[in-house]
Amino acid sequence: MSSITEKAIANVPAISITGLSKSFLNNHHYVLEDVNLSIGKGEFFILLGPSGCGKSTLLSMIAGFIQKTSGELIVDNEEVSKPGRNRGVVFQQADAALFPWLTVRENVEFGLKMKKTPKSIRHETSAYFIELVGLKGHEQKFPKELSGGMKQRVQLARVLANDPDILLMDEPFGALDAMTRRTMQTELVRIWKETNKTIIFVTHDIQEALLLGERIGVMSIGPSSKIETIYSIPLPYPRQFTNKEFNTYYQKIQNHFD
Ligand SMILES: Nc1ncnc2c1ncn2[C@@H]1O[C@H](COP(=O)(O)OP(=O)(O)OP(=O)(O)O)[C@@H](O)[C@H]1O
Repeated sequence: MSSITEKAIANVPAISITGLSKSFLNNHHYVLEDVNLSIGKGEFFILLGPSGCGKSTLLSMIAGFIQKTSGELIVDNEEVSKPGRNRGVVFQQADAALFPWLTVRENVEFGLKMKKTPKSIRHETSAYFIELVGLKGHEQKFPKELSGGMKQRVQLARVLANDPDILLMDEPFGALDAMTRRTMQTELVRIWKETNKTIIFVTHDIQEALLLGERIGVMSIGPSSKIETIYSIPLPYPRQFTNKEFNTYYQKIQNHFD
């Protein structure tokens, strides 16, 4: 077991979900029914499942964007009822998340400015996170001057600058080309190790799940989806998809969807 997993298990859970269900208004069926999950502080957890099974719905409930129908959803010992500073969300479409009229630095500093953080601290913080995500030298550029991968880095730096304990990532690399996606996956593992954040990462890509996650929660096909099986992945980072054990896990997880 990796030291990171040991740390996650030893600690109080960052997120505790018990018997959580969701049905949307005017809908007769449940999208999610009886979801149970506990995520440790500092853990990298993957929510994996086919399109439409309710991954984004579950992530949005943890973010506090949408309300549960029943059950318990606790983050940092408090029932979630609205968004909070302890949770930062990274969306799939960076274009929709970034402000096109602000530079990279201004985008990264946006949350700090809203909190009325003094200018010198804002600059220091944005410089740190811009460097962490590998965008040093691009501070004065506008989103339209950046590639898709660079925009996702800005989005990540902006969320990290607000210093949430938990990063909620909804298929953040889904719109990127294969090579950029691979680079971003490697970078995310590095950033996670440097920042010790708790990460919940949504994907429908088994390979991506295995490259990133300490644990992978496989969701059943909806409606009434739940977390069917949780796999602990004790493989060291950086992970190689040519590795034999990696492929054994791949097959096991693939069997859920055959
Ligand atoms: N606001 C809403 N009102 C009604 N139904 C909704 C709403 N949001 C989501 N749903 C339904 O909930 C189900 C789960 O959707 P969700 O987006 O959570 O799935 P997903 O697993 O994230 O899918 P994908 O991988 O395609 O993004 C779908 O059947 C969807 O139509």
